[in-house]
Amino acid sequence: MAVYTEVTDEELSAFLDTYDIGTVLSYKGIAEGVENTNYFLHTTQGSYILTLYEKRVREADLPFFLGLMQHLANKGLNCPLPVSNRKGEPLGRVAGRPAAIITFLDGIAIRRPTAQHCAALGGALANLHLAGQDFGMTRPNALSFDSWPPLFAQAGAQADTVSARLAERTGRELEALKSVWPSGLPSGVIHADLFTDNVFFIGPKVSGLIDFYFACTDAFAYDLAICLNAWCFEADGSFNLTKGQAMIAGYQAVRRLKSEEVEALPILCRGSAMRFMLTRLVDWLNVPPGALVKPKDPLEYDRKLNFHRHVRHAREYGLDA
Ligand SMILES: Nc1ncnc2c1ncn2[C@@H]1O[C@H](COP(=O)(O)OP(=O)(O)OP(=O)(O)O)[C@@H](O)[C@H]1O
Ligand SMILES: N[C@@H](CCO)C(=O)O
Repeated sequence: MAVYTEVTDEELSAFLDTYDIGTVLSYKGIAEGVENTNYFLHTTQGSYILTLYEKRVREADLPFFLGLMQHLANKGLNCPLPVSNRKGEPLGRVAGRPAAIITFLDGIAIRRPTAQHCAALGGALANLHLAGQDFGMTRPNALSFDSWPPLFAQAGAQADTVSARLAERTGRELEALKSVWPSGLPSGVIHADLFTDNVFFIGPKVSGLIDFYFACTDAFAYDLAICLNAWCFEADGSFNLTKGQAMIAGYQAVRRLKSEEVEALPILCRGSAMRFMLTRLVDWLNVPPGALVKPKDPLEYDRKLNFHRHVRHAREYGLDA
């Protein structure tokens, strides 16, 4: 359970006094998530999420994330809307941490997506890319290629305590990616963490996208690669071509991939698998004492990386030739 920071009743009610959203009826820590502290908040005026931003979120980036959610919601995308306090500001502080209140979205996060869910997700991702095009702010991807060697160094020799020869495998892979990592691909706002827990469905339709705290300016196709990794592998580690096909077709029905994006897809999938393997590895080795959080398995992404290493063409992910 991701509650790194406990909020007392007194702290919460003092914080809510700065908002015009009624009085609290109930609040509780939310079990899901690994990055930030989240509370579900039910007041006399409705349901909200109170988020306290933790270690990986830089305070200076919060205006980008909150401004982006505002922009996308105004464009009709179903994402949370940050609530402004009485001073008209979306950001405050509680229990010593930067904090915001955002609107609650209905829907269910699907743990085992079908091809139909993957198709809907592909469409929603492309809609997000298009809706972000006229957002005025930019933010470099802090977890792109340049951040991987330092993350790897943070894990260091301890990597091998997680799996035999993981350090050697990862070092070799980083070296290989260095010479082939693409640049100059069509870019704009990407979500960068659109895993199944960050997408809500009502029936077969996407009802909401949440958790924009890795959003940044980067290649659109990298975002698609992240989703292929997160949605299209089965529990036994195999890639489900039908799901990949559905996701890519869903995406292309809204935004067509350019030939250079198609060509780069296998490398982008490898790179995004590396990114999640490394952040998971560092988290696995550094669980903060007392935190209510279950770290995610880095080896799941080590295995995905191994799959991508052998892919030569986007057809192998389901792109129709
Ligand atoms: N706007 C929202 N509406 C409804 N539920 C929400 C909303 N925002 C967050 N949640 C709930 O809180 C949980 C954790 O939120 P979120 O994914 O933002 O946390 P996180 O710690 O940043 O997670 P992650 O590990 O995915 O980065 C979600 O899985 C969801 O159940
Ligand atoms: N979605 C990430 C965790 C949050 O960044 C993962 O599964 O590793």
